[in-house]
Amino acid sequence: MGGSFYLVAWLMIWLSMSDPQQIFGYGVLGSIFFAVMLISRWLHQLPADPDPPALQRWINQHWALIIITTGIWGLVNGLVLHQAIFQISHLVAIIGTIAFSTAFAFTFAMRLPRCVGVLFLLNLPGLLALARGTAEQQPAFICLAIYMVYLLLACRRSHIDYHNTLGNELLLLRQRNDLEELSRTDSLTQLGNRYQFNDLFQTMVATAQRQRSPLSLVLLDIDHFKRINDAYGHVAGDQCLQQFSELMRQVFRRDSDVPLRLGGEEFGVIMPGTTLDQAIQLAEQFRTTLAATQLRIEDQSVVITTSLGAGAYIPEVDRNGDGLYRRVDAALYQAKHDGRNCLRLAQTRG
Ligand SMILES: Nc1nc2c(ncn2[C@@H]2O[C@H](COP(=O)(O)OP(=O)(O)OP(=O)(O)O)[C@@H](O)[C@H]2O)c(=O)[nH]1
Repeated sequence: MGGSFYLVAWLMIWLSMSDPQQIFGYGVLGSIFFAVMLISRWLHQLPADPDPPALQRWINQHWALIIITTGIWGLVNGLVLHQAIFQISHLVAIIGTIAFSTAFAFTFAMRLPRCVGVLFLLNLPGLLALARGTAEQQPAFICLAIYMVYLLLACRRSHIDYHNTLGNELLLLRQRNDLEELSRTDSLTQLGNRYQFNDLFQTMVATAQRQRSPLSLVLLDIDHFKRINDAYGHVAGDQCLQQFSELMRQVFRRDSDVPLRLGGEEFGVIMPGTTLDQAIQLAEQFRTTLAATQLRIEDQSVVITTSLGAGAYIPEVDRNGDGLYRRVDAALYQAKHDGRNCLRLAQTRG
């Protein structure tokens, strides 16, 4: 919309002259110029899916249109105030320039250098013309110069307020993201927690179903963990959980693998893009590595084992993630039942 006022203001200057015919050619030329600028701004639409460089290019091009329009308006204003034949149009030119400058200062203050530049483009030629003009023009020059200073100060104030507000908003957003991250992370092991699992698992299963790609789930439960707590104390138990988690990170180390602590001594790994065979191989590798590892707890070496259940998503069997989770959980239960320190596979019937 902004561009249309330049065209209207120019038409008013031209047509309110005592004899518009006198500058017919310039009148038409000016009208065409401001009309072209107006149409260019209308047609210059935001890119549909703007990536940051494309958006920056669009902003620069749009500013170029604005700077050309305001620069030419500044020259028109200077010319009108300088030439006696435009005497009747002086007021229109001055009011137009004040209106454009005010709108600019309060709309674009977030880009201070560009905004100040445009204010000078709009006002400087007119101020020079008034300063060099007749004695009757001097009060107008002083008023406009004072108003220009006021606009520059207001622009700076708005710029500071804008960036302070933006800074506060960003801080709040960062704090919210940190809190969100904290609420999804288990503080002891730094693995994702049950909340994270609930959030991710259903989405990952839905994606696997849509893309017809494999997805496996392994559930793990440390064997006789209560005995560790009873024998070495709760702090030692915590260290044990931390070392267990570290080993999980080392074995299930694909970027897409999501190791999680689901609660107590129960863990899980969601493995998108992983077939059941690959999941079994990794789960077995984890089980044997753990059983062969001496954990250092309270200056003592401790060996622990884990029971595991594994399964892959089968669309015909599992209606959604819950179906797969139930099957794998039953397999884990079976592993405990079969004497622990072993891996059992989920039944392929629901
Ligand atoms: N140190 C520590 N212990 C925990 C934590 N969360 C759960 N536990 C303990 O884990 C133990 C789990 O015991 P059970 O559920 O009987 O299981 P288990 O002894 O591992 O036996 P199975 O699972 O049947 O092999 C309990 O003693 C809990 O107190 C934790 O964050 N830190």
